[in-house]
Amino acid sequence: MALLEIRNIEKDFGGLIALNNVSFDVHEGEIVSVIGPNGAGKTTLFNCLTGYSKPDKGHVHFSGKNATGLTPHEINALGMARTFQQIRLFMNLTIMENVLIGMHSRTRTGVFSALLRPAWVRAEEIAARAKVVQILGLFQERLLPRLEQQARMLSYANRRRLEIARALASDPKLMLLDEPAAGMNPHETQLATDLIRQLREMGHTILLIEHDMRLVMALSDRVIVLDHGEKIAEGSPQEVQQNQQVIEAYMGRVAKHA
Ligand SMILES: Nc1ncnc2c1ncn2[C@@H]1O[C@H](COP(=O)(O)OP(=O)(O)OP(=O)(O)O)[C@@H](O)[C@H]1O
Repeated sequence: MALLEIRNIEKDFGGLIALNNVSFDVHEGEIVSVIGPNGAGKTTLFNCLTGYSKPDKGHVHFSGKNATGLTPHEINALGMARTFQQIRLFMNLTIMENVLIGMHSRTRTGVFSALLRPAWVRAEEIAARAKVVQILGLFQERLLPRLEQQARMLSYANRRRLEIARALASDPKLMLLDEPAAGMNPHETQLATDLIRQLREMGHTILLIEHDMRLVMALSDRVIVLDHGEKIAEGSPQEVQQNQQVIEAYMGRVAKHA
């Protein structure tokens, strides 16, 4: 059985069909990319999978359970964690606090007690803080020396890294990364590519949305292509790259904007 099964998902925004009968699977250990021109429905799909939007029709099964229409918190507790295209960090909290918040679905400590730190949460907090340090170790010296800095002090690329660190804190079975290389230069994109490969080696399954084709081609086991809310292709990076419908979807969009 696949880790994630998406069946016939539909989402309509007042007559605009953002997703139309989309189905595919993600298997444990895979890196699957969702690509498509602007407005194709990629983020709407992520929102439907993670509880930020409810599909009008269709089903999502995750880890053997029906995950359709659950809240973001319930879905996170099942083992799915995501990052956002528009970065959503607590800018006035420190790096440590941002990652601790990502961990709260896995600890007995609530968000407020994690921040207020009464005596009874200390033992759990010491373990949690050690785990934050371990997670941030994945990013070499980019985040670890800045543990007590506010997130707003970070560079754009480091904010994206911190979002991934926060998602990792809940020990997810599946990570959904929404444009992990957006706004990054080629060197930073290469680092992001290496990091995602490392996450897979650590046992995480990854579903990502990305416009940067170097990253998609370098990492993906399978690529799903959306256009106008419909899945128009699915296959290996090479298969998708040569698919005539995919080429036309991208070229058509370029021609319209030319
Ligand atoms: N909350 C909403 N209300 C109305 N329309 C929406 C809403 N969210 C998305 N849409 C529309 O649904 C369609 C799909 O949008 P979506 O953001 O999912 O595309 P995308 O593939 O992620 O695009 P991009 O690559 O530009 O991020 C677009 O036409 C968009 O304008």
